[in-house]
Amino acid sequence: MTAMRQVATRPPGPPGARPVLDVRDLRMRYGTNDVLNGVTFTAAPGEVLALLGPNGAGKTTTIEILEGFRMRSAGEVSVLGTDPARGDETWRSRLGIVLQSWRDHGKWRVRELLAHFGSYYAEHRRPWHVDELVAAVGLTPHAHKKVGQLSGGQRRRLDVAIGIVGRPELLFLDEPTAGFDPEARREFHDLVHRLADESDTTILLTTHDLDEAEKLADRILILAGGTIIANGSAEALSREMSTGAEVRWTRDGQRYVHATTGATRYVRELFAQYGEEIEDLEVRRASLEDTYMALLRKFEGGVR
Ligand SMILES: Nc1ncnc2c1ncn2[C@@H]1O[C@H](COP(=O)(O)OP(=O)(O)OP(=O)(O)O)[C@@H](O)[C@H]1O
Repeated sequence: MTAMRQVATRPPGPPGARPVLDVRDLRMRYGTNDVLNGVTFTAAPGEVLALLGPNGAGKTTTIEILEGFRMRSAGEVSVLGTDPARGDETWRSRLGIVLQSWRDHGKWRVRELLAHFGSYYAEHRRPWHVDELVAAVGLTPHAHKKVGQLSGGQRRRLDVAIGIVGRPELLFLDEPTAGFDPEARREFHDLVHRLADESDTTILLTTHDLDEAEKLADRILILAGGTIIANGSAEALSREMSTGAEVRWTRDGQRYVHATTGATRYVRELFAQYGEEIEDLEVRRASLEDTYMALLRKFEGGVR
């Protein structure tokens, strides 16, 4: 049997709550290249969304439009109730953004840099206490090091700290754990859960790590061919694609594998037929990676 895992299922905010993100028919064209051809989705307060898709699908473009860094070609976009093309400083102070661009501050010390960024928010928000923030991202032993002396993974933790220093209501994370070791990755996942559960932060992240998306996201969005081709929890998408499960067992010293969408019934029948001859039984549910590949194959089959 597969190990039990607590599935992230946060209710999508109180009924009637205004969505934090409301994107309708978003279009983006670079020159003659139509990258986004009508992207539509919403996010409720406290939801964690993972935006997935192949290289060049338009994930970063979408996020940059929502952050107000890039002007869209067409469509309606509301971020915390405001059109990002018209967002002011107060609106910006409610967003947290994790980019990979803080490497220019090599001479600053970690604690100093975070205290400095925190001071930007002091007027509009209640920023994190700098030592609590340093501890939350696991940088306490490095608080007095220069940014230029940090390892790649430690710098990425600093990027995350800078993104959340103003206690944002909405946090954008573009490939947040690229370069993290497994321990740093797990600590980061705990931090994301804490931000969503305790502070009701809405989070939109992009990642190519499907295991990470499955662990973190309440909802998966898959962007391909300029539109959202799938939108739902990992479980719902797996059900929709009938990616099902794999049953493995041994009988008479021989190993067997059977793919099925009705694993429970199949196992019952297996025991009814062979009883105690069955050994080493395992049921492996389809992973998000299996579902993702099936969805992309189906989409590519349809557009050819
Ligand atoms: N400033 C730009 N000018 C012209 N084309 C661009 C620009 N930025 C991105 N593109 C193109 O838009 C498409 C989408 O790029 P984008 O970076 O949004 O994709 P992505 O899904 O984030 O990709 P990846 O997974 O590789 O990071 C690509 O074909 C890219 O070449």
